[in-house]
Amino acid sequence: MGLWEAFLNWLRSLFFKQEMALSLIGLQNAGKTSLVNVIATGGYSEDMIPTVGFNMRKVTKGNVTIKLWDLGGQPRFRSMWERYCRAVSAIVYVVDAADPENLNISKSELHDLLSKPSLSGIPLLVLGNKIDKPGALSKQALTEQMGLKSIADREVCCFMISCKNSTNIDSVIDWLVKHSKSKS
Ligand SMILES: Nc1nc2c(ncn2[C@@H]2O[C@H](COP(=O)(O)OP(=O)(O)OP(=O)(O)O)[C@@H](O)[C@H]2O)c(=O)[nH]1
Ligand SMILES: [Mg+2]
Repeated sequence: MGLWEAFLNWLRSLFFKQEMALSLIGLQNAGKTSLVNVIATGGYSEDMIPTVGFNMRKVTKGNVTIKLWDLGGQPRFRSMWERYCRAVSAIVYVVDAADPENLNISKSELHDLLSKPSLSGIPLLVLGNKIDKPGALSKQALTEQMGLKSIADREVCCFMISCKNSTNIDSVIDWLVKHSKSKS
């Protein structure tokens, strides 16, 4: 990069800072905290502690500062999901694509959440995680089994990812950055 171009980029970054907040939702063990780690540092660990309540982490990607609310997925924490989704630019719903037994619960929790009037219109990104595992669902199967086609009141996007192998994490970050808002 030339000096002039670097200077222009720096100038741009001063004037076009973007920021966004988003909530990471999904059943326990889906890989929400793993996704935060992989977005923030690229690190991955098998050895994870279930999230108790929630954690907040700020990550900067280019000009965009992303505030991530990482919520606990165990049943006792699900009633607070809605509260943490109210003011966000996007809801990211993580599904374990290699765990067909919990897919129905995951589907009903998602549709329950989206039925809340306070969350109407907030864009939704559904991530089928753990595609490194044998038997993981295809995107088409996940879309069908999660009933994503029936969601008509908001923008919905779906990617298949692996936090373990960093598969498709770039696409996730691109999508997030595109949905950020200019700081006012
Ligand atoms: N094979 C594989 N395992 C993964 C992947 N992502 C996460 N895991 C594993 O899944 C387990 C749960 O991951 P977490 O990130 O703690 O899940 P969580 O959704 O934050 O769970 P709660 O905090 O309880 O809601 C951990 O053992 C991770 O190592 C992946 O892409 N592939
Ligand atoms: Mg967690």
